[in-house]
Parts: sequence; structure tokens; C-alpha cells
Amino acid sequence: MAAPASSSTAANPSTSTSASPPGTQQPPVAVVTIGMAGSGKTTFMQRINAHLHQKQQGGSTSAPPYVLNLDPAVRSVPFDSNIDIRDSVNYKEVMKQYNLGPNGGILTSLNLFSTKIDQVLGILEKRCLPKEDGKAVPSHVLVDTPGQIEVFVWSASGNILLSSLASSFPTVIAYVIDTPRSTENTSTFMSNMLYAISILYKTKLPMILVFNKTDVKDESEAVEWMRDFEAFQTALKKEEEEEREGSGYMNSLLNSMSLVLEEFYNALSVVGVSSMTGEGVDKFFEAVEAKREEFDKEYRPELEKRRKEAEQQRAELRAKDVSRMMKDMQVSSKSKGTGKYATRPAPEEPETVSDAEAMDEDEVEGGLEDPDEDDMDAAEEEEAWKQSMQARYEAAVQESQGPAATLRSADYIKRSQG
Ligand SMILES: Nc1nc2c(ncn2[C@@H]2O[C@H](COP(=O)(O)OP(=O)(O)OP(=O)(O)O)[C@@H](O)[C@H]2O)c(=O)[nH]1
Repeated sequence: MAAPASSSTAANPSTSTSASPPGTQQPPVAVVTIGMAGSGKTTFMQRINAHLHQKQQGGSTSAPPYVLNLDPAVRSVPFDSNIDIRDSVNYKEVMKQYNLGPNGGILTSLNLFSTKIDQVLGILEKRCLPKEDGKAVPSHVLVDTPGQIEVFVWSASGNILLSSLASSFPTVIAYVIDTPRSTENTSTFMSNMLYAISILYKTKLPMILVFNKTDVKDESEAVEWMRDFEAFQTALKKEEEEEREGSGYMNSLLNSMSLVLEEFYNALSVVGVSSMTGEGVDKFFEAVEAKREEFDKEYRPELEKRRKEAEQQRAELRAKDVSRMMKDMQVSSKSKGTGKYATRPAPEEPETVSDAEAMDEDEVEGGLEDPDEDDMDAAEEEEAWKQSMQARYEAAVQESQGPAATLRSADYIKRSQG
């Protein structure tokens, strides 16, 4: 792989000494780069990383970008990463040990890495979120992902990584497209757009379409096809006239889809970039800023809503668990004569006739018991026992599953990292 963009320096936020007045800094935007293999994702990452480094050296008040590499299979990356999945997971060893192919190896490596998401977030928050001391923090967190998009976007671990990131930082997806290849014909273009839609709806995060390699072919045709339905139809007709095999059916499908996709196109920002020459990178960062605002206005409330719903579902589940446990305890204490049933010892069985006579006498001596009074005591006793057990179960379940436990484990990890 060529490495045309100027090579970046090591991203080391600790080298930055500039400080801003407390409260004036914004949290960085996380830019997650996704794209098909060969679209130029890595070159694009290198370019935007170098751009931000240059800005920082040119006197920007932000620290250099914080870089995460989530591609376990990449041999070498032409930029320095602050957090690299390859430092935690050995992709080749994973393939060998679990007897997996390349995609299974990437997926399992991501799964293993996502189990450390608490630690990763802890480090990211410590390094990148603005602090009281006003020390400069990065303006961007750049995330590179595996070229096998489906492995990342449609896996549980990809989902965990993205949603965790979005819970701490405004997060934007940069979907990189190979412009010369995707505008070769209308069906390749449409396939790429459908892929982008599926990512948009799966991740539910703001997206920028990055038409890359504009030094070879600019993005104007692609943008025209998106914004002007008639231009797309003209291109389709042209292809029809060339009488490609099966074009009749395909063309009517593409025709209908281009109408349906209008809504989706409106939700996207589109920029043309050459990762090779650096052209269009400024525009890309303008689009990122616009998407940050969109994230704060539209996506964050939605995320909050989803988080609250999940919290409510967990609370309902906990309540169900507690009532199931209560039922189980009552059944088992009844059958074993323990719990509340242990408060009243079972009468001893007489072993001899004289024992039986003596027991009868005892009962007479004690007089007749009021059955109602006994029942009242038992009912009260049962209620009190139930309440105390329920309170103890609820506390125990909350301790083991609730946010307190999560916070404690996150705290522990942060403390153990010093
Ligand atoms: N002309 C031109 N070539 C580019 C540009 N960006 C990337 N390339 C070339 O496209 C090829 C693929 O680039 P990569 O950055 O490796 O693409 P990738 O998407 O990371 O590929 P994977 O690592 O396989 O996922 C390389 O030969 C790059 O030099 C660009 O803006 N212009």
C-alpha cells in the first residue's frame, strides 16, 4: 500500500502544554472511518491525522488527535496510534487457536477487544475530555476500522464499540467511497449507496459520505446523481441504449430506488477529498463540525432516550427476578421447613404410648388456642418476612447488576491505571 500523504508525528497529548480557561474547551468529535477494502480508508486516515497535526503545530489550542486502530489484521499503519487493537489481541494467534479463517479471526479479535471497552473508554475519557485545569485536549478522536465492513458494522462487538464511543463523545461516521470506481456505472453507484444506508440505519450515527480519490475523478457526477433525479435517469437511459445484458430489469429497479433514496440523500453530508493530495480535507472538517452540532441536537437526545429505555427494561427485569426468587424461596422454605417456616418448630412425634399421653396432657394444660389469633400472627409474620427478604434481594440484585457495579468496576479500572 502506498503512503502518499505526509507522514505524521507521534500523537502524544502529554507533550501539549497549552491551557485554555476552564470550561471553554469542547469534548473532541470521534470520527469513525468506514469503507470498503481499497476505498482508501487508511490513506484517508493518514491524511486527516497529518492535517490535524499540522494545525496543532501551526498554533492551534487543541492537542494532537487521539488515534485508535481497530483493524486487527492490518500489517502496518502509516500513522501512530495511541490505542491499537493489535497491542491487545494477536490476530494470527486467534486464528490458530480457534481454528478460524480471516473473517472469523477479525470478528473474534474484535469480540475479545470489546471485553476491554471499559478500560479503553477510561483511557479515552482521561486523555480526551476537557478537565478543570484547562489543559489542551484533542479536537478529534480518529478511529480506523477493518476493511471488512460487515464484520465491524454487523457484529455485536462493533455495536458495543460504537455505542460506547457515542455515549462519551459526539461521534460521526466517515464513509469513504472510491469515486472513480463507484461512478463507473449506475448499479455500482447504487450498491455503494445502499451499503451506506444500511450502515447509517444500523449505527444510527450522523454520516459524511467521503468521495475519495478526486485527483483521479472528481465527485461532481456522483453528487449530481444524488441531488438530481433526472441526471441519474439520463445516465440510466444511456446505459440502456448501450444494451447491456439484463439492463431492462436492473434499470427499472434502479429507477425506483433512486426515487426512494431521495430522503436518505438529504440526511447526508457529501464531500470530495483526495487523500493523495489533501484537497477537500478542510471541507471534510467543516462537515464534521456541522455533524457535531447535529449529533448534539438530534442524536444525543435519541441516545439518552434509548439509554433510559434500556435502564427501565433492566429495572423491570430486576423486579421480575426478585419476584421469581421470592416465589422460589417460599416454595423451598416450605418444603424444607426453613425461612419463616423455621420460626414454628414442628411438633415432636410421640415414640411411646406414655409419651403420647403426656403430650395430650400438655395440650390440655396449655388450654385451647384461638385459631384466628394464630392465623393473624402467621399472616403478619409472613408479611414481615416477605418484606425483609424482598428488600435484601433487591439490594443484592442491584449491587450485582446495577449501574453502581458498573461504576465501581470502571472506578477500579481507572484507579488501577493510576
Ligand atoms: N489516486 C489516489 N489514490 C488513492 C487515494 N487514496 C488512496 N489511494 C490508493 O488506493 C489504494 C488503497 O488505499 P488504502 O488506503 O490502502 O485503502 P484501504 O481502504 O485502507 O484498504 P484496506 O487496507 O484493504 O482496507 C492505495 O493504492 C492508495 O494509494 C487518493 O486520494 N487518490
